Amino acid sequence: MAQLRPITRSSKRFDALARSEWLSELAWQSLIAEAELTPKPGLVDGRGSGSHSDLSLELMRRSAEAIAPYFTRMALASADVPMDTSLRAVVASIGREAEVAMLRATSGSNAHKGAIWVLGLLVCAASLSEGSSPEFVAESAGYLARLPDRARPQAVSHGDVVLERYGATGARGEAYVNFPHVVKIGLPALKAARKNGRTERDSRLAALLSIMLYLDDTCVLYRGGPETQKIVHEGAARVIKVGGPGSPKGDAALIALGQELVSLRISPGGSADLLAATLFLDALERGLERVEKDNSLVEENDGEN
Ligand SMILES: CC(C)(COP(=O)(O)OP(=O)(O)OC[C@H]1O[C@@H](n2cnc3c(N)ncnc32)[C@H](O)[C@@H]1O)[C@@H](O)C(=O)NCCC(=O)NCCS
Ligand SMILES: Nc1ncnc2c1ncn2[C@@H]1O[C@H](COP(=O)(O)OP(=O)(O)OP(=O)(O)O)[C@@H](O)[C@H]1O
Repeated sequence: MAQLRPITRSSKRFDALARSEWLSELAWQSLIAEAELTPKPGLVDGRGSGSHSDLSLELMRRSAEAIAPYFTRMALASADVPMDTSLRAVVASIGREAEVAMLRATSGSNAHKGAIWVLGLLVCAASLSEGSSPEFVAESAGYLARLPDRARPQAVSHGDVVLERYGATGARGEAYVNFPHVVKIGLPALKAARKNGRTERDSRLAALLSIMLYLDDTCVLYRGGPETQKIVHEGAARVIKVGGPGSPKGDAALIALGQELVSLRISPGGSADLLAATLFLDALERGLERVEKDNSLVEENDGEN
């Protein structure tokens, strides 16, 4: 009978476990960093619920905590196996379990459905390879996403409705073409803002606005259609044009955009997910032990006290 090998520090299995836990930790911290980032237009942040009546920062935190163990499982399932339809089925099944855990933690609110999909795929891709270049990881994640999902439920999702009505391909489409809004838009904007001496918080807000400027977001389209999507694109363009977050005019335009989106009940949830993915790939590329804090909440509390 084959002997079971214990998991020791020197074994390959230990490496996979340690790496999986690290990847899961980074994914979880990216979700927390995204949720806490303030001020985000229309989204849940340190100030409150934005355009959402069923979400809060506390619920976002609970949701992130509930789904983190599923990222570890996805990473472990992906270590040292071929990227094929069997892996796709295993990962899809863990992803659906994570959605159930999210709904349980939030009493039924969709806090992170898109994020589970995007970060789940990226975590698997990062686990499969030692390489940490964002392009490489995003390409591998795209390959995994394009493999057929045989257990896909028949239920019609918001994404299906928006595809039918407006032809927007949503979260699936973004993954199928290797996450261009993360790799070609979010990450370069994040890095450029840092290079220009912006604070970490303002650099992350700059990345979010750059994504909002270009993304066709099924959260926005489902609630308000193309006219509403135009308001988001033009609003993001305005903030960037007058100097971006961290400049006096950019900050004023950002607050005004937030007020407009909240009054219309618009929330760019897809852009928020892709910002979390941007933070994840950034931390991975830099080999960070953890995603840095950006002081959003400290500053918000200072303002209130
Ligand atoms: C693909 C998913 C998101 C399908 O959901 P749905 O049809 O509702 O997609 P939809 O486009 O509406 O997006 C869902 C969420 O994604 C985010 N989102 C919206 N637009 C975009 C966009 N353009 N790009 C990226 N994310 C977006 C939003 O947060 C939105 O709420 C997913 O739930 C799914 O199929 N999961 C199966 C499990 C699986 O295969 N997992 C594998 C890896 S975890
Ligand atoms: N900070 C955030 N605030 C709000 N939504 C976020 C945030 N971060 C990520 N999201 C994403 O936004 C999505 C939630 O959006 P939304 O509430 O529009 O979806 P829904 O509940 O399915 O639709 P609706 O509320 O229109 O019925 C989640 O899938 C989540 O991943």
